Amino acid sequence: MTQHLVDPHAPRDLRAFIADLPKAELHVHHVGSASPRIVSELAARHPDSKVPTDPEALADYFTFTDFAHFIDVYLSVVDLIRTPEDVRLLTYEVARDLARQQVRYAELTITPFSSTRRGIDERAFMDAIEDARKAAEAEFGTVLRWCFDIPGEAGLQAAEETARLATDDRLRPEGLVSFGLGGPEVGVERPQFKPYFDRAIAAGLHSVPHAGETTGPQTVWDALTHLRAERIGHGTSSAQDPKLLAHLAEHRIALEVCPTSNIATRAVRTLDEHPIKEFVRAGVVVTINSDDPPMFGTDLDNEYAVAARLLGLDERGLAELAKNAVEASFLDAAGKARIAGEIDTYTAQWLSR
Ligand SMILES: Nc1ncnc2c1ncn2[C@@H]1O[C@H](CCC(=O)c2cccc(C(=O)O)c2)[C@@H](O)[C@H]1O
Ligand SMILES: [Zn+2]
Repeated sequence: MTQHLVDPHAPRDLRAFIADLPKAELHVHHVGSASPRIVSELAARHPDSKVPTDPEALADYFTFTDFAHFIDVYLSVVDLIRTPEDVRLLTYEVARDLARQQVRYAELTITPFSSTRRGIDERAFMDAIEDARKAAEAEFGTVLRWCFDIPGEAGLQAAEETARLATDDRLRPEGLVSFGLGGPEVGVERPQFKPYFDRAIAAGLHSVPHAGETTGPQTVWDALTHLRAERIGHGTSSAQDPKLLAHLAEHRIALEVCPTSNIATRAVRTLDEHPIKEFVRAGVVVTINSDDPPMFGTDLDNEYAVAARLLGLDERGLAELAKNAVEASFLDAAGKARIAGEIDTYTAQWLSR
């Protein structure tokens, strides 16, 4: 594997601070969060799969030559999820991993189209994620919310199906807060998805498409103009357009930055070339996220350690980053105040040791 789970450059003390810092995770994919243990368990349930079960072989399997290769591998893991019980297990175990990292609140991106087109009953799918969400909140104290995303490359039929599942009152799960768009961006123009985002927004959902991960700043403008994005998944190429940076800063449209992901999918060449510093310098609200952590050999704690190094942050700076995510989340005001308060209390206690 090309990545280190713990940023070797982060001072030990800072890593200890991060480990217990209460956090919010805003950009993490459901299937992309399957740990090697969950993948092994699912692969053992479905032995015809090409996904290796041995952790060493899995690390190799999760080394990507480019973004298209990443999506191929991602879809082979999607193929492991075949029954409502697989969906429930995955969701519950992902919540356990988040809770272990002191994640108090997470918006998990789920692609229901990928499951329903593979034959999982839509009602059973919704029941499985909701059942896991409630169990996780009761047992781990981590609050989960859903973002249903369109896999853009699968076309407008996928968009239609995703919009239907997200807006039909008989199906729409209680935990759903937002509507997204993922997958490759090249040749998948954002404006064609406007009618589906319009329907989702009219049904009370927030708009959080991926944009500017593997294409230029025009994709981010398109996401803002046509899809009425309230946050942007990645937005990496925004750094190439000073007017766009100024717009994001002025309107407090947060970027969901996932540094290690961008290296693993080869969207950015090296961490030192990552534009996160330019975002902060331009006054853009930056949140730190993990995207598909086991596939990228990372976790949210490690992403905070990477951000601390790239931005030169101490504990106070890290606490501010964590609070950015709380503020940019779709939690209600009381929920935001509770987690922000926890972050402040924890940081003050840490600094007065
Ligand atoms: N870094 C990422 N950047 C972007 N997206 C990411 C990232 N990580 C994970 N995803 C996920 O990958 C899915 C892609 C799925 C997809 O393209 C596809 C195409 C054709 C058919 C099918 C199918 O299921 O039959 C699926 C997205 O919906 C998104 O949730
Ligand atoms: Zn993503």
